[in-house]
Amino acid sequence: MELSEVNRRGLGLLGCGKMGSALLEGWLARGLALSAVWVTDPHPSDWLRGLAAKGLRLNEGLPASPAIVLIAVKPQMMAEALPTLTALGNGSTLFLSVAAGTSIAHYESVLGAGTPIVRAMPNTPAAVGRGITALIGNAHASAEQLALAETLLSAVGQTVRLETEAQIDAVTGVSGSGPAYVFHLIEALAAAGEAEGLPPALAMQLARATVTGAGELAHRAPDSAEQLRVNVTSPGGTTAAALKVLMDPETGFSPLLRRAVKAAADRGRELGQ
Ligand SMILES: NC(=O)C1=CN([C@@H]2O[C@H](COP(=O)(O)OP(=O)(O)OC[C@H]3O[C@@H](n4cnc5c(N)ncnc54)[C@H](O)[C@@H]3O)[C@@H](O)[C@H]2O)C=CC1
Ligand SMILES: O=C(O)[C@@H]1CCC=N1
Repeated sequence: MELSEVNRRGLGLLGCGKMGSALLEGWLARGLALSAVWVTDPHPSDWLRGLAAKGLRLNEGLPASPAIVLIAVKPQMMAEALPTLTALGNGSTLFLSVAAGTSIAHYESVLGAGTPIVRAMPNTPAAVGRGITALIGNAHASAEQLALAETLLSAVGQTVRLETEAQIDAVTGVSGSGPAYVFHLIEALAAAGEAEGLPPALAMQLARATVTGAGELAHRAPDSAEQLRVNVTSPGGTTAAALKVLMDPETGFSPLLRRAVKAAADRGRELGQ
């Protein structure tokens, strides 16, 4: 199933906030026709209203048998939003969910046991084509439908297929929520620079450029993260002094991130209850 079939049968979008918009933007750039997109969202952004003026259907329901429906509402809205899609269950429409927590079994119980479903976990760097999305399908998602989901998601970055649905909570803790940890790293690094006497704007400029520059280097260089770290670290120098603090086995980055990722994964499991 190719994009042409999506353009012919239509694509539904339930919830078009930060994640839904990032994905839709990537798909439109890859050739998804505006006239093939049907969005349901009670609080559409100005961007979405602008697209509606150019042919996207906004809050007009869904076509009779769309090729795919993206579910991108918050897990807390799911109970209210999902039943509106039941008429399309047990058919040839593929449901692609990016919601944290909501399980395939839950979708099957609401939409019908024979419904093709792909559960995915993207992240917001998708907005600049640099996301990574992990995905897994249920027994009713055909190889073609999985390939379609993968094609769509690869429009906004890398994709990886999971072996079990249980892995998705750990994925959420690492890459789904992960961008927030990196943005917080920028905030914390800037605050530390201020504490060492730098003006706030300069500290923020240095922190932001350092994190994005290091990220780009990690993206482009063939070296491992460990080697890239070693390349910065002169023996007995300044970096070694900082890393002694950050690599402390009790109080350093590793135990802290271990706890943070576990908290995110646990919350994902909790949302799925
Ligand atoms: N923001 C992120 O970094 C990521 C979010 N996700 C998942 O994506 C989903 C959406 O998250 P965001 O885009 O961040 O949230 P958001 O709050 O930006 O977007 C949710 C959208 O759903 C709409 N909505 C609320 N009730 C609705 C209803 N009954 N029917 C249709 N639309 C309704 C809201 O108006 C809003 O535009 C969540 O399930 C989240 O777990 C997954 C990966 C990353
Ligand atoms: O915070 C959340 O629940 C969502 C899922 C991953 C990123 N944002």
